[in-house]
Amino acid sequence: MSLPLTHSHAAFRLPGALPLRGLKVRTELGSRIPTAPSCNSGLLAAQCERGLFQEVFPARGAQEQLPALLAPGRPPITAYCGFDPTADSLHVGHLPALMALLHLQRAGHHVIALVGGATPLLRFACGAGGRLRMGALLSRQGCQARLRSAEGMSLAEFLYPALQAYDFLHLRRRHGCRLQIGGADQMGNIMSGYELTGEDVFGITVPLITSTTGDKLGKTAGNAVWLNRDKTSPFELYQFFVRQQDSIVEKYLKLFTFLPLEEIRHIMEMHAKEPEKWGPQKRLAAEVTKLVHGREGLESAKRCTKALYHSSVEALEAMSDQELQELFKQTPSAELLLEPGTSVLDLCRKANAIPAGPSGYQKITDGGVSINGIRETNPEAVLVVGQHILKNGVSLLRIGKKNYYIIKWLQL
Ligand SMILES: Nc1ncnc2c1ncn2[C@@H]1O[C@H](COP(=O)(O)OP(=O)(O)OP(=O)(O)O)[C@@H](O)[C@H]1O
Ligand SMILES: N[C@@H](Cc1ccc(O)cc1)C(=O)O
Repeated sequence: MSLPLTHSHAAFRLPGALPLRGLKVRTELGSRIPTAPSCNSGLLAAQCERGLFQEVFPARGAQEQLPALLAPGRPPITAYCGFDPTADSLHVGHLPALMALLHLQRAGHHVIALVGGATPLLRFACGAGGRLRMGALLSRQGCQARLRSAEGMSLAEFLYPALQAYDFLHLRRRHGCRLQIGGADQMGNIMSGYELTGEDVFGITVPLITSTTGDKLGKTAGNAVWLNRDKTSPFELYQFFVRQQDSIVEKYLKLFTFLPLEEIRHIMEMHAKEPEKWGPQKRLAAEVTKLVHGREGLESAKRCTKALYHSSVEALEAMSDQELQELFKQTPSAELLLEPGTSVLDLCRKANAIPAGPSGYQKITDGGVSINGIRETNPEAVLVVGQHILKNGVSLLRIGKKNYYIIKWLQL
């Protein structure tokens, strides 16, 4: 077995006409094949058009074999994607790879989502491997060019592609797996798997999702938006997608939803006419939240949005304790004891929502304070259960246009 340390990463944007626009093929260990794939229909072409499949390896796979294997009516193939269990949740950056698996599954193929065991062990348990410098170990044996780089290479780093390649080999032998999916940064590891496994396997990469500052979205950059409800609530996930810029929303609709391209085109046309409605963003947020958290998760996200941003008393009153806790995470909140005679002013002060002294008092008389969506201009007014305090023991306090505070009343 030979696993070269480096691979040629020359990639081509093919001149192929629609629907293969945007597909790149990885050349087989450096040889360039600047011809268009011959397929123009089927799963491969459809996902290229959506922008989900970015690159295919080896080039020959993109041209003939893979389109044929994935053509409708052919026997199912098995595909896999690996995820390192270096966090207790998947995140939004994993969605393109998961969508690729789901598209394959919907087309009748078998898919495997592999939670890497050996690869993270290598990263975390093999501390010595992380510290031993390859320069010291291999200085007399060649590989100097690679090793002369400023940082050198750790043993763990060196071994990682070999373990991932072995996963592919194992899945090929055990489960007949012929296709590995991964983010664009995985092409090198996929190529190693190809070398180890032999000639009848393929790799497809999906685009990397980045933050507005261009960092890869994920654990390493510390900017992950999680798919586990305990870490990122359905409401937060929904809000993440609702806030996406116009420039990216069409791409995300194609990547993160199953909506037909024609429908996406229509949504974008409507958006051009009525941009103030944020139609594509809302649809994107709804589709992704439903996919990740189910219909109930979407309902929860909408309820929280209505309660917080549209001051909906009904939505606030209908919220479960879990939803309230999820909202509390984002919004300043206070748990207060309701004493007889508690006034609007007391409430605002105890919640630290208004400045101390006369200016805080004046904020209320000026009409800058509302409780559960109703403006309160009398600072001395005594709080009334059922009006200022909802059935579920909650008050939503708004100061100015958009500063919200959630009050949970104790011992009601
Ligand atoms: N932001 C992203 N965009 C697209 N694919 C991604 C992104 N983050 C991870 N992936 C892909 O998901 C798969 C599993 O990634 P994995 O969880 O093992 O972590 P990773 O790539 O090291 O990222 P990180 O640890 O920074 O979150 C890989 O194929 C990887 O390329
Ligand atoms: N190398 C992948 C995760 C992975 C692990 C094992 C595999 O077999 C495949 C993929 C990553 O870092 O994102």
